[in-house]
Amino acid sequence: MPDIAIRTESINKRFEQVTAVKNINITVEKGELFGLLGPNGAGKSTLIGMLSTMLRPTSGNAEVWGYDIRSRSTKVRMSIGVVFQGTTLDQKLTGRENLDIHGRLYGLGRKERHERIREVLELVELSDWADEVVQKYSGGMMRRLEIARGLMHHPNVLFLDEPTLGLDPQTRNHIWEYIKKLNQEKNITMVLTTHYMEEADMLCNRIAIIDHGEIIAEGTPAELKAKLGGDIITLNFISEEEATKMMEHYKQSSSTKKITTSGTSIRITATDGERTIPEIMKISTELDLHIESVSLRKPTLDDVFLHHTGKNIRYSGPEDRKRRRGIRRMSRNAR
Ligand SMILES: Nc1ncnc2c1ncn2[C@@H]1O[C@H](COP(=O)(O)OP(=O)(O)OP(=O)(O)O)[C@@H](O)[C@H]1O
Repeated sequence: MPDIAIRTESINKRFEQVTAVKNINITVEKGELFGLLGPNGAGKSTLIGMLSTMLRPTSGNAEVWGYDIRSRSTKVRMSIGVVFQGTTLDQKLTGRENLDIHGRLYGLGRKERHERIREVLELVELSDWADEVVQKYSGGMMRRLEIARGLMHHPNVLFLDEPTLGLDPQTRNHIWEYIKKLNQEKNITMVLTTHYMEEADMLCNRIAIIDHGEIIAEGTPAELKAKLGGDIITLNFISEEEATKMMEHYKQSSSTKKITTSGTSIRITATDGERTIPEIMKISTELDLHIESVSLRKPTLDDVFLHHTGKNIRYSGPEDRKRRRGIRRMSRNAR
């Protein structure tokens, strides 16, 4: 058994005009729940496509479960499970039949398939729905069935591409529970892509933030947030003039240099937010400035993204468009 689940070496993917993945080096330890967090079009699916051997790298290479993705692709495929962004279930078949086909494709014998279908359905709590056609399932149930299918052949590594895309918050929480359970209780190494920062924060032991095909930060969510240097205070003034005045004054009087303005608001990063607010109030009274509102919060991964890129993680278009693009694009470009 390898010590490392995944190791990439300057892996690169170019599509005609676009370099989707630029010389990425990442290492995923065995048993980790590793997240690739980034906005739409950042290169997450392309990276997963290469690691799951559906796309050939333009340059560079990677090993998955100790196997070279270029020369040992069959071994890689036997070691991994993939849950794609868009659904690839056969809607007209039952849950059990969908799982059975997958088991056959992976060469599982009849008895083994039967046993494994029972196990994976139990794991995602769909045993009672096994013999219903998939078109009767809710979105969350389909996702759970897809996760079960990805696990049919006992993979060591499971790739989940945007596992909760388009699901409502309650269903999303449910899926998070299954993902955590599989990682912790079954010790399956997982790599998930997401553009939901709460998802990366809640689930992942470690994350790599990706933008324009490059890793811009990597670490545990706590480490990444701690690097920002403290709490985030946002002040709103009645005018831009007052906000600028406060910023200039505060910069001179305080050792905190992490202060930015945007229109009538100011953002201050301070190691001890609770103590900084009275300090700010005192300055505003002395300068006769009018603060409309103050908020204090702990940094989020969005702040980390903002810090490194100067922009927020946002959707580039309707989520439905992403879903439709899903697997079709992957298979079109395979090899
Ligand atoms: N088959 C393709 N042909 C041309 N360009 C592509 C192709 N696949 C992806 N791209 C481009 O590569 C870049 C990375 O896309 P990718 O799908 O990997 O990003 P992503 O982070 O997974 O975002 P999303 O979740 O929206 O798919 C984008 O600019 C995208 O338009």
